[in-house]
Amino acid sequence: MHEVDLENKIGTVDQLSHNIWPPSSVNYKYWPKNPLDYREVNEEYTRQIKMLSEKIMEWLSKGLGLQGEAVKEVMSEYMMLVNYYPPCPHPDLIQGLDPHTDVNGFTLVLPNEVPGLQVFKDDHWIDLKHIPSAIIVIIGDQILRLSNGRYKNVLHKTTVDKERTRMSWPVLVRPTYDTVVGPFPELTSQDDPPKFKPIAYKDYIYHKFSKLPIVHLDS
Ligand SMILES: O=C(O)CCC(=O)C(=O)O
Ligand SMILES: [Fe+2]
Repeated sequence: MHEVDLENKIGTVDQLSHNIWPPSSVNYKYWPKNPLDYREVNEEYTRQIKMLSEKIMEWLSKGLGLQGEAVKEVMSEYMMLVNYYPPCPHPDLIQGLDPHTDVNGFTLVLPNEVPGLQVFKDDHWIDLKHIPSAIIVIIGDQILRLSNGRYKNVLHKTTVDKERTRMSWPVLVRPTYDTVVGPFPELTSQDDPPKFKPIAYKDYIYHKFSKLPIVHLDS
């Protein structure tokens, strides 16, 4: 007999990912060949999403009292992710993505009409309502670290639907692997010391996914 641990649901999702910006990071080998207009539509989406991201980064920078380019100088790469959550007769046992915070800077999620994204706030999981054409902005680990904790990364997870296929197309805005990310020096002082140790983005990823401790200076 197969025993299922009801506390820990099993996650199920098919994922495809490829870089979309800058052009030097793009390798069309990883892009789907079907549908035929995938590349053209994706390139137009990239142009639009880049404009939106740059606006958001300007607002994030100014919200910290910094010049408008500050965040953009750190987050220069864009990756497209396609999440495919097949229908599942047992959404009580199976979920989509396990609870996580995004490792990158921030993520712009475009979901299809099937709801399923949940965020953790005030000790509760909250269902996000589907709003047609709305893009969901999720703050990830690197914006938390850059802002010295002023912008919070968001714990989130996804559920699956009994009958309908859920899909989402998040774009991950992120530093290059070699970029060292730590709090902006302008945001720290003797009264407000750095909460995070600067670390290359690739090393941060390695530590996070191998579950090694990441040094938080306040712990
Ligand atoms: O499917 C979603 O709505 C969110 C996906 C997500 O959190 C992720 O890909 O990191
Ligand atoms: Fe996520």
